[in-house]
Amino acid sequence: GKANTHTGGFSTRAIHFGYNPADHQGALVPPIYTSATFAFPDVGYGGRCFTGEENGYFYTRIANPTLALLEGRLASLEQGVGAVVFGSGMGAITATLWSMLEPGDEVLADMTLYGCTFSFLNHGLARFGVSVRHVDMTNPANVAAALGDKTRVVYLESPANPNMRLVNIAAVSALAHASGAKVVVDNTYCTPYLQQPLLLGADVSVHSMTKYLGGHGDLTAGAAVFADAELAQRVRLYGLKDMTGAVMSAQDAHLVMRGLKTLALRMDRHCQSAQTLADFIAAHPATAVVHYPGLPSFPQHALAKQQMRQMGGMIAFELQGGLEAGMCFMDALQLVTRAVSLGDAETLAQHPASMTHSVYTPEERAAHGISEGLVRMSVGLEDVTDLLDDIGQALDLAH
Ligand SMILES: CSC/C=C(/NCc1c(COP(=O)(O)O)cnc(C)c1O)C(=O)O
Repeated sequence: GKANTHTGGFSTRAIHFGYNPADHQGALVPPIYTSATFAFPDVGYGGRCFTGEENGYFYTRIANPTLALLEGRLASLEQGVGAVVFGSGMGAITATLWSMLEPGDEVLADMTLYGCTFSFLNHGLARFGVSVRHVDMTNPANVAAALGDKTRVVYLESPANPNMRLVNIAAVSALAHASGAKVVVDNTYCTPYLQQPLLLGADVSVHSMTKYLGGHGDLTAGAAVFADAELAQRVRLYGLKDMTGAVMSAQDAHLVMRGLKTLALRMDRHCQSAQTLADFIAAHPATAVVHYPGLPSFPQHALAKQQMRQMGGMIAFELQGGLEAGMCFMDALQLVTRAVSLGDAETLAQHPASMTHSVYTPEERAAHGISEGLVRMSVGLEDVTDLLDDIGQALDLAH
């Protein structure tokens, strides 16, 4: 029989977990089940699927065989007990938080978050009686001081989009649990290859799979991976089924599973090139500061080495000439693509203040550590010498 592909290494499980060709006419690549609905052998069985007495498939918005295989692989890679996939990262985040919060609850959020997540918390949930407090979680003492009896969820990204700040996930999780709160970590920037939040104490690890997990910029999708099976089921049957309907397509699940097969290879290359580019940009006279966990100058470099297996593919930096120089730099790029999103094969550069984080007011950006001149770069898989040439000529022009 097939080797037990539930106990192999990261890439073995990313490629093989939960699937045996012998069960599918020998098909090496798992079939894509596009069916929205599933036939019942008899009415009684159908009714028992709806009550959960039978775990057969009955409607793709609740569960689907292709989605279930991807969910099993993600749970294995993140070392969780279960996962739910969605049509976008915001679908994963909103379905999870809608399922965990009631009016009167409080969310304790880190100081810097992706723009739409910030907006969902402050302009979305807040309209439904959930209070949101932001604290600078780079110092766990701030979290201890802010936790209260209404704090239901502690929410963070590490590294944070876009300024790369880290949070000590183990320390914050211990404080949150001592106070009766649950911890949700957005692990999009790292992927489970670099960081496994559930092993550090978090209760949920959420992802935009649009990014590194799909890895080719050709889909939008999301995932939530859980340490607790009951919470996973609640997010599926309430957050996904009733509150958001943010269901993922089987075709996109197939593409994400194809991406997972090379995730380790791609992250190794993203990280290697990002370190080379961060070193180069930091040494250039046009540069004021580079935020990259792999630089010894990075304030949380020690925590990065402790918490992340490698330093990631994302860089943020500011030029001596501020916003004007940043715009000049980005407009001078010829190989690097001016575009939002991240984790693609193509290297991408964008301006958070006017793009991904434009939903923050200028005052909010200042308060939340997002400077107007910040440039964010997602380092891709091109030959690094070509990237150095392009970035070098653009920095020279911006100087
Ligand atoms: C319109 S800006 C483009 C999207 C960007 N980010 C997305 C994102 C999401 C949300 O994931 P989707 O719903 O799959 O986009 C969740 N969590 C994190 C850390 C993210 O970076 C971006 O370019 O920073």
